[in-house]
Amino acid sequence: MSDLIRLSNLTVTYERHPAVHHISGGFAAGSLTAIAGPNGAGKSTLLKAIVGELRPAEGSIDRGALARNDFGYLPQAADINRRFPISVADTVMLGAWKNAGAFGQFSRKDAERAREALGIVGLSGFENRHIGSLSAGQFQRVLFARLLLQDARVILLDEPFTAIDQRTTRDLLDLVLRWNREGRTVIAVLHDFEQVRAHFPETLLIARELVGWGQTQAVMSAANLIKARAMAERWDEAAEECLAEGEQDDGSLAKREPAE
Ligand SMILES: Nc1ncnc2c1ncn2[C@@H]1O[C@H](COP(=O)(O)OP(=O)(O)OP(=O)(O)O)[C@@H](O)[C@H]1O
Repeated sequence: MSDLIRLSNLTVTYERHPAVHHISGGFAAGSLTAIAGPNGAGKSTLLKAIVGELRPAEGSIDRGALARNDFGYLPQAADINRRFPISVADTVMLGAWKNAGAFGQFSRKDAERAREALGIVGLSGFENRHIGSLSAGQFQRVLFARLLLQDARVILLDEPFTAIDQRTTRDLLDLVLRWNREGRTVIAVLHDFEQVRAHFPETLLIARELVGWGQTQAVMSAANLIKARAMAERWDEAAEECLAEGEQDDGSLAKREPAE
């Protein structure tokens, strides 16, 4: 399998403070990868950079021939405003925006596909409900229905199973595995290591810097997990700035010894 997306020395910063530092490697076409790491390790930042929401401060992301609408991105639930007055059906239809006409109108076929997608995620009959009236699990099902409609080649999920019930988790995990069987490249930020080991063949383990990237069994070793935790604990939030190439460096992060 060749790489569909390649990261080269990728650094992403917030006001020059690096959140993700010097990451290199590739996501193979059709791969199923978990992004794991301690809290604040830069997992969401990495996902946002891959989808193009954040620009690299240093290094690059090669997306080959992929276009923006080849990516289906599900942000963390906390980042999504559910008070917006919109129905379940309209929320799902937003997944078909690339098919919408010049004035944003959707075809009858898209409406039919939205109904089908809601059926697949177990929410037939919920079309006219306001999204604010749904449980967390039901809302996550709606967002997965929207991804179904989007029909993207690359699917990026940020903590898709956080704060939802077991039944919903099982159903939505089945969908993720199905997407991957269909040949889609799936990248998911996950905190449940058992789930990662059971279902995700590849893992990218990060603690601001790369700890490991490759087969899950090897990457999620006890030694790597201890190393990731130690690296995250050592990270000095306030002191470091990521200097652009050519700027004077007074002993930057890139020169730190990796934690053992
Ligand atoms: N918009 C922002 N502005 C400034 N700093 C940010 C912003 N978003 C994230 N950060 C910081 O970047 C670092 C990495 O955050 P990120 O959310 O990517 O980590 P994470 O691994 O996804 O964390 P978690 O597991 O807690 O969701 C953290 O120190 C965080 O505080």
